[in-house]
Amino acid sequence: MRSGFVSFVGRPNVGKSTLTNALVGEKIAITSAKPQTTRRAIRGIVNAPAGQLVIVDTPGMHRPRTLLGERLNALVESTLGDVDVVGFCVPADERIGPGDRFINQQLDSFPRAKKVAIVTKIDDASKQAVGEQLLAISQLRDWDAVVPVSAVDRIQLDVLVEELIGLLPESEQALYPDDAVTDESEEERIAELIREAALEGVRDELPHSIAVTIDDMQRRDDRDLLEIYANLFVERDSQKGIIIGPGGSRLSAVGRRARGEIEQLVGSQVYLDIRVKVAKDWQRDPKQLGRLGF
Ligand SMILES: Nc1nc2c(ncn2[C@@H]2O[C@H](COP(=O)(O)OP(=O)(O)OP(=O)(O)O)[C@@H](O)[C@H]2O)c(=O)[nH]1
Repeated sequence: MRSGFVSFVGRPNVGKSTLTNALVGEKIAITSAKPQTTRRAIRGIVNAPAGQLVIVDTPGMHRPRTLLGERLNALVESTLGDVDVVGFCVPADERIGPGDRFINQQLDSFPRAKKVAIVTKIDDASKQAVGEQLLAISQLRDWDAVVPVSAVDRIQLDVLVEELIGLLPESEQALYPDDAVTDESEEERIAELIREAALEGVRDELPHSIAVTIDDMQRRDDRDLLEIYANLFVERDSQKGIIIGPGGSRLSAVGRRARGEIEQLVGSQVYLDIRVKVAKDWQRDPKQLGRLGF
C-alpha cells in the first residue's frame, strides 16, 4: 500500500477546508465564507483500498498584517516542508491572479513534494470556464496531475484521492488506525465548532479577532449530558458588545448553533456555557498568542 501526507494550499477561501472535510467524510475542519478561517494544521485521514492519505489542512497563504498572520504563514511553510504531495487549489470561478502566482512560486521551495493542481468549486462555473481554468493552471508549471473537483457536489473526489495516493511513497503499514478521521482532540474540535458558529454573520475585522478556548468539560454521571465551559475572546470592548448582541440575543444564537454541531460530534446532549472576554489586541501580542495556542 501507499501512505503519506498531502497538504492543500491556496489563497484564503478557495475551498481547502471544505475539500478536506468532503474527502475525510466528516467535518474535521470548520469552514466559513470569511477568508482566513483556518488557523491550525488540522490532520484529516482518508482510507482507500490503495492506501491511506493524511491531509494536513493549513491556513490560506497571504501577506501577513499581524503577528498571528506571520505565525500562520510560518506554520504553512513548516508543514509544506514535510508533506509528500502539495495540492495547489484555485477556484474555477475566479481568474488566476497575483496571489495565486505568488503561492505557485513559493512551491519551488519545497522540491521534495510532488505537486498537483486542483481546480475547486467546478459546480459554480460553466464547463467552458472550467476548461479555461484547467488550461491556465497547466501553464503555471509541469504538474504531476491536474484535477477539477467540487467538494460541495462531490464531483471527482474519488479521482482526486486516487491521484494523490498514487503519488505517495509505498509503505508497509498505515500511519493511523483505519477508523481514525483526525488527530485533533475532542476539545479542540469543540472549540473550533464554537468559533465557526460565532463567525456567522460577523463582519469586517471581527472574524479575525475571535478566538475560543475550552475552560472545562465534564460528563455528568446522572444524565447523558456533556457540560462545556468555553471562553470566547475578542480584542476590544466594542466587539464584546457586538458578539453578545441586544439582550444577549446574538450570543444565545451562537450557543444554539454550536450546541447542535457539538451534539452531533459527541453523540450526547450538551450544556454549553460561553463567556465572552476581551484579550486586548491578542493578534499582535506574543504573550497572548501563546496562551491562545499559536
Ligand atoms: N460552490 C462551491 N462552494 C464551495 C466549494 N468548496 C468550498 N466552497 C465555499 O467556499 C467558501 C470557503 O471555503 P473554505 O473551505 O472555508 O475555504 P478555505 O480555502 O479553507 O479558506 P481559509 O480557511 O480561509 O483558508 C465557503 O463559503 C464554502 O462553502 C465547492 O466545491 N463549491
